[in-house]
Amino acid sequence: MGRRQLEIVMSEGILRVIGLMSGTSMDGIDVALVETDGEIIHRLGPAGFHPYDTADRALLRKAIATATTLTDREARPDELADAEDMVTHRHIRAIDSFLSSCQFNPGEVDLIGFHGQTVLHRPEAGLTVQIGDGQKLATHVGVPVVYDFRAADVAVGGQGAPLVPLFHRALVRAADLDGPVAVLNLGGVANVTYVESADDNVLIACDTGPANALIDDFMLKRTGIPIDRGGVHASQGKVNESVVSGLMHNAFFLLPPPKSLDRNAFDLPDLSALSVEDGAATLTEFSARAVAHIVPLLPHAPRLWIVCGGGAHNAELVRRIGANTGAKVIVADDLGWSGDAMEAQAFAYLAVRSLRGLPLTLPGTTGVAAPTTGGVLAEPAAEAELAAVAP
Ligand SMILES: Nc1ncnc2c1ncn2[C@@H]1O[C@H](COP(=O)(O)OP(=O)(O)OP(=O)(O)O)[C@@H](O)[C@H]1O
Ligand SMILES: CC(=O)N[C@H]1[C@@H]2OC[C@@H](O2)[C@@H](O)[C@@H]1O[C@H](C)C(=O)O
Repeated sequence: MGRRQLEIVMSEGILRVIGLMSGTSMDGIDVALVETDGEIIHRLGPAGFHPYDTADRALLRKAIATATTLTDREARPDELADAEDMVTHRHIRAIDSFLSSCQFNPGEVDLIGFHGQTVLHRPEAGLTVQIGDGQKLATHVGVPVVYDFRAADVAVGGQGAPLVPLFHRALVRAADLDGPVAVLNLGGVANVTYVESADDNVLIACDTGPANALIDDFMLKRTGIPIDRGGVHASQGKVNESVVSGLMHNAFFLLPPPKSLDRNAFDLPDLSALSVEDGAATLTEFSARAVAHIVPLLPHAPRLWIVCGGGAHNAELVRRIGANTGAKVIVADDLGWSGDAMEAQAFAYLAVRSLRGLPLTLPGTTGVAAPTTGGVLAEPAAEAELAAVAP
């Protein structure tokens, strides 16, 4: 990309952006196209998904275990270097196949928002680590890339997560919904955005607890398959109350928002005495109860919960969220949004905000003292530079 083209990208106006998200459930990479100026969502385009294979997931799990020892966010000991390389290459492949399925050339895309894979999130220690090489991605695809979205917020005392709330609010505004509404992402971890009303600025967000992470870990351990598809097992089981109340005793639930979680903040309890169905029902009820626990900590109880993320496909989890909150629950797709693509769309939107120096986080979303921008821009090497390094 030449300097002139980058100037066009940096200028005011609507950009065509690809967002990429590799979430805590480690199932794969969500890809989505958005047209936006970083304020208004002008168009939500096509979306895709590029799964990790079993070996990729095993490598990521090892990398996450290794990352617990990190004190330097740039260090890549042991499996972390291999995992970062794998993550970058899988994203390159995800973009290539997405572009060919949409029949776009890279030259028709202005910008990429690349979240990477979180391997460690300890904001209290000033550490949040997302692996994935933004510079390599930019050079390979030939499009500028914004990456490393969380570090700037953590560096000035924020939680560094969740980052999707400003995108959730833009969606709520575009749909002109009556507040208060809660947009609830059910990934490995659950996070909620509370929008008081479409036309004011009260925005509160936080992680609420595990969504699918413990369910997935339990299902993998007991059945060899890391998912309770549709919540079918949970729907046939009986909740073990003492396990749920034990899990709810975690100090995390006493904290007011904003607050965030590492994927492995909660250990899988010993459920060996329970059937697969009862174990799944118990963990599903725990996730739902954790969501409902946030309600008294919000200014008003949301009148509507809009559920997105993979957990929106788990009917039993959605049903239990309705039962625990006592409110109306709908899935994002009911509003014409894409529950599966929403996080990838959010990182496309945030990439434009980053490029334009707009805040990604607010005191109400991450606890940061003042609205804060973030992200790092990687420009593709100019043709002359590429020629110089060519073999
Ligand atoms: N059909 C389904 N039935 C039940 N659960 C499902 C279904 N499809 C996806 N899930 C769950 O959703 C999870 C993936 O959700 P998603 O892709 O939103 O998470 P993520 O983006 O990786 O995580 P996070 O949002 O925490 O970063 C899977 O781990 C799985 O447990
Ligand atoms: C540190 C990190 O990667 N956190 C993720 C995770 O997955 C869900 C929840 O925990 C949320 O806080 C965040 O992701 C979304 C995309 C966010 O930042 O809004």
